[in-house]
Amino acid sequence: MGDDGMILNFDLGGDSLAPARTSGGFKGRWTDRLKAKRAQNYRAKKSNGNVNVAVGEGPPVRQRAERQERPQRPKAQPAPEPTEPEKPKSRASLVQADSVLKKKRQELKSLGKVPEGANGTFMSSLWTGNPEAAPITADTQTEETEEKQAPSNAPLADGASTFANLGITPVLANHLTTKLNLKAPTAIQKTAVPELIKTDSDAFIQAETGSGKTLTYLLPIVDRIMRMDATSRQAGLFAIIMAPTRELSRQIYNVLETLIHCKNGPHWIVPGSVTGGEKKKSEKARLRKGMNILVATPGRLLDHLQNTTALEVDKVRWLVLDEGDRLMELGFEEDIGKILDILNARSKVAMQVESSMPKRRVTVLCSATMKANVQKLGEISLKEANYIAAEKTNDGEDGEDGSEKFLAPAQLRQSYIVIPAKLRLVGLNAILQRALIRETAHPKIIVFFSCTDSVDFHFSVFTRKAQQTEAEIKHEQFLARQAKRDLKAKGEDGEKKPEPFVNPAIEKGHLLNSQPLIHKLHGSLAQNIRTATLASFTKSKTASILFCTDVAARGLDLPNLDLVVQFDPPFSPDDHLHRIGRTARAGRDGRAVMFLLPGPEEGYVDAVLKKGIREGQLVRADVDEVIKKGFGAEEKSKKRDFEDKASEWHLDVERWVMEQPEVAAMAAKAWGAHIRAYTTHVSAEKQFFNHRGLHYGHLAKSFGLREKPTAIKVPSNEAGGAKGKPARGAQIKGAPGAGKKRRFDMEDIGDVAGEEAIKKMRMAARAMERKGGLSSEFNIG
Ligand SMILES: Nc1ncnc2c1ncn2[C@@H]1O[C@H](COP(=O)(O)OP(=O)(O)OP(=O)(O)O)[C@@H](O)[C@H]1O
Repeated sequence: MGDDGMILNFDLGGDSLAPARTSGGFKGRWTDRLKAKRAQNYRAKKSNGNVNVAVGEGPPVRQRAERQERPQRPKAQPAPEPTEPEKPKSRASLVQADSVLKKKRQELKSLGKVPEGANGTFMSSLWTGNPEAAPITADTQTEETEEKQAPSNAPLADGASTFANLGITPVLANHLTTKLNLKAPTAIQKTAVPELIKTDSDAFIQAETGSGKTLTYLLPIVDRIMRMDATSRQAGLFAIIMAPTRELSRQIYNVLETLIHCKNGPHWIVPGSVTGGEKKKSEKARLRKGMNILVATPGRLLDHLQNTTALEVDKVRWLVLDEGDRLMELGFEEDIGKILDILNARSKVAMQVESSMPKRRVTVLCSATMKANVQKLGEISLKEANYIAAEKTNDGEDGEDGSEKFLAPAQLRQSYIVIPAKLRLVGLNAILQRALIRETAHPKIIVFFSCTDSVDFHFSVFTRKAQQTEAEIKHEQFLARQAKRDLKAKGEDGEKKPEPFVNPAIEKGHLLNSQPLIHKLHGSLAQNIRTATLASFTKSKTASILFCTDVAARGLDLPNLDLVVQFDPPFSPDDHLHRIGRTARAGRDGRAVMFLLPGPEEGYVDAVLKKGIREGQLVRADVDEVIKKGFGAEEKSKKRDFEDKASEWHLDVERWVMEQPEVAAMAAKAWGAHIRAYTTHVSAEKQFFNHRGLHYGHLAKSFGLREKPTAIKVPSNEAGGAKGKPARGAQIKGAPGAGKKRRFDMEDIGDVAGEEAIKKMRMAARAMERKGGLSSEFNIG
């Protein structure tokens, strides 16, 4: 990401993007395959006594033989290109296969009107040379069960659980039911709120996504402050709430505002926030005026604690650490340690005891997951804390370690699709298309990608005007220029009046039969755009899709989200839970689908997806069925006419990529970034997500690229880098931007959650921050 100029060096090991070999077929770079083929020919000729070898077909020298002894790839790997010598085939069968492929290409050519092989490109069919996925067997669940699971994070419907029974003041309880329309507390609220009102103990609150943790810690704080004799904003700062991102901080601030603005309520309670993304001067002015509850990001809070004398913390009675695991993942441990030291040093709480207020500073740590890093944060921040988890509402069983076994909301219906790389784009189109028809009248869908470039590319794919030729585009541009000239001639050009704000991250989508509003969100976008985009998606009353990176995976409450699509698999099991947790919140229904490649990625199903969910809750979607339904082919039709429909759509994307150099550069950049992001899966999951198993050529196809991987020029991310120039460090042919020491920037790593990458990013981010200002993926405040 060039805009913050942040660049990191990573040593991914010498073999990071190097080709791999198998015992049988040879996979990897085509040059190496060619060499292996020549060596094979040479050996064959030698054994026949015919060693009259031509130049370039020389004997396999020692190095070559050594290279072949590299570790073998796992067995189930993507199938090779049709030309690969997987196993010796008879000439007759090769000729037959070739003629089938040729026939197919002819058909596609007539559909797409694209000259085959133009500019040295290679046009392969979507439907040939794809690796086989493990077959669907009788044991594979392919249909959703009729039986619906009772929601596990819904407000309690037992009649006895009311807000008034939680022990909060009647004014507040009344406000929740009448103004905020909340009928009853959720399970975690029922358990934790009375505890936090009655005791002054630290607490670790763990509850699944969408279970209302925000109100769980806000209610006791607001309630106990409300019980004080009415004072004012100058009475002091009583609570600090820390959250890892600006978006989350703002969301918490908004909930807080709605809570304190209750009729007959304590109008004097003043909330505030300091999260960065605005001038420090404005934040200082707010702090100077005084506030009673402060929501902040850790970096910005520490900055003010160290440099803003107006921020007095001697009366702080609560410190809340929300999204504990994310705070740790983003490397805030050190900042939090310093914040705690400052709070301890300046605290005078013990001297000023108010009857309703805690007699000591209470720290509350919240998390949906219980990872080692959360426990570490607990060790740093909590003293003799109570562990508070929700009372089990339905069939809640405990896992082997005694913790809650089911982590995803019970009512969330999950599925996965094992789809070859070449078909990924048509697969995404089909899933979206289908969801737009199948879900509610105005569905909301979120699609997770591994990196910002991929978000940008796919946003452009689905918002492009299909079938628009270059001539049409030029004509449109001409008309726009002319309109501007006319305005100028009339003296009404935009110079005098400020141009209205047009959010570049929101556009009308162009899917086959629908035009949803498509949004994109990632860390390379300016803060005002991100805020406006989230607000638009949240409030949208029409069908809407959000393409995003993991910046939207944690804590964000996006109301009425129907479907979560993990187009790129998450980088850790926790990321998975948080991503899918954006739907099925507070008892609502929700669906989630994950894309997996045939081969090692399929192992992820048993290892991760099936864990933490109820029996029979995970369904495997059939690729053909999904594409058939998504592309509107007749359901009962036995003919594979959906292939033609999908090919036609894909050809249009390819043509759009090919015809415009800037689109081709965007596609190449996205393809390169996608592969680099793939290398950052956590080590425990490398067995499923190993970049050596990726078929770069097939992946390129799904980015609308026709070039062979070695011919794809990944534009440099470096400032001033020439367009179309391969990225620095791209010395290993066939590997986008690959090299031993590689340059990553924020868009590479800011959006991926590889633990090492995050750690390194964080260190560099701190350095950048010290140098003065950083607009980062993670909104370091
Ligand atoms: N008692 C309740 N009744 C109905 N809805 C509720 C209740 N409490 C909270 N909610 C709603 O549930 C949604 C999720 O709440 P919240 O964002 O606090 O969840 P969370 O547990 O923090 O989730 P995550 O772990 O994903 O951050 C919000 O829209 C909130 O308004």
